[in-house]
Amino acid sequence: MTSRRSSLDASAAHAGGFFLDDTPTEEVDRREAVLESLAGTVRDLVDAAIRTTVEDEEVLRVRDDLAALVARLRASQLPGPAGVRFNADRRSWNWGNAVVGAANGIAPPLRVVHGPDGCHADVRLGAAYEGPPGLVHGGVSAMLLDHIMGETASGRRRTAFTGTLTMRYRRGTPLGPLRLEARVVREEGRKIFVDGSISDAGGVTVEAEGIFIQPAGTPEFPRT
Ligand SMILES: CCCCCCCC/C=C\CCCCCCCC(=O)SCCNC(=O)CCNC(=O)[C@H](O)C(C)(C)COP(=O)(O)OP(=O)(O)OC[C@H]1O[C@@H](n2cnc3c(N)ncnc32)[C@H](O)[C@@H]1OP(=O)(O)O
Repeated sequence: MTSRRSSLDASAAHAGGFFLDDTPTEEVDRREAVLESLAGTVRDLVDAAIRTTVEDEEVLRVRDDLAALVARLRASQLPGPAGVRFNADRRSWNWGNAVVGAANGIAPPLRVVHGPDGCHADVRLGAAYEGPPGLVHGGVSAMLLDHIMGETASGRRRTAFTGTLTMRYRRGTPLGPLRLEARVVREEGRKIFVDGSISDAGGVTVEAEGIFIQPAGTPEFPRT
């Protein structure tokens, strides 16, 4: 375990904020599945903590048990955040990402599907994402749209940072099952114009327009 992680660090070559990493895809997949299963339980914990009605003494006992588990994970840690890595197969992994991070119990997580006409994702948001009662927090909606629109602009072949993101909240977005969609509308030089939306069973709840910028001098892979 320790040797695997230190090999990750030793092999990483910094490339414009992204790390080229020679970890084989098979090994990345295996580690990702392990971290993903931990994050799923962490997510369950967050929901349980919000909604628990057990007595105070039991809450405090659970807190102490959790502190012991945190110490076990802290026994060996990266020096900072997880970053974004990719290998020669163009397998990329960003396990700490706030929206899609496989190891991030705070991330819903969004599973973005890339298609010929853009990207979509189906997600179920629970109590941890509440703003107004029973509704998704507006900042969470913006965060999820920012990500899927950025990933659409990136197309898994170039870096694209959010320049401007405009949201129109048409009506409250209920917690529960939702669909996100995004597509590139046009490109002008390094600017990529992207539209996005969130829908529930009754139709669109949030619309967004974004301008994503490919930073000057960053590499671009051919389309696949
Ligand atoms: C190594 C390859 C790897 C490939 C593998 C990929 C794996 C993919 C993995 C994972 C997918 C990632 C998915 C991410 C999704 C989430 C996205 C986010 O949340 S990003 C964080 C929030 N955003 C920031 O923190 C940006 C902060 N701002 C900046 O860094 C700069 O301001 C930046 C890059 C946005 C622009 O800087 P400049 O120096 O390039 O800009 P100038 O050269 O002055 O302008 C170029 C053109 O863009 C316009 N422009 C510049 N800034 C703009 C803005 N803010 N809004 C609109 N237009 C802007 C300008 O007017 C100009 O247009 P004219 O050519 O004149 O027509």
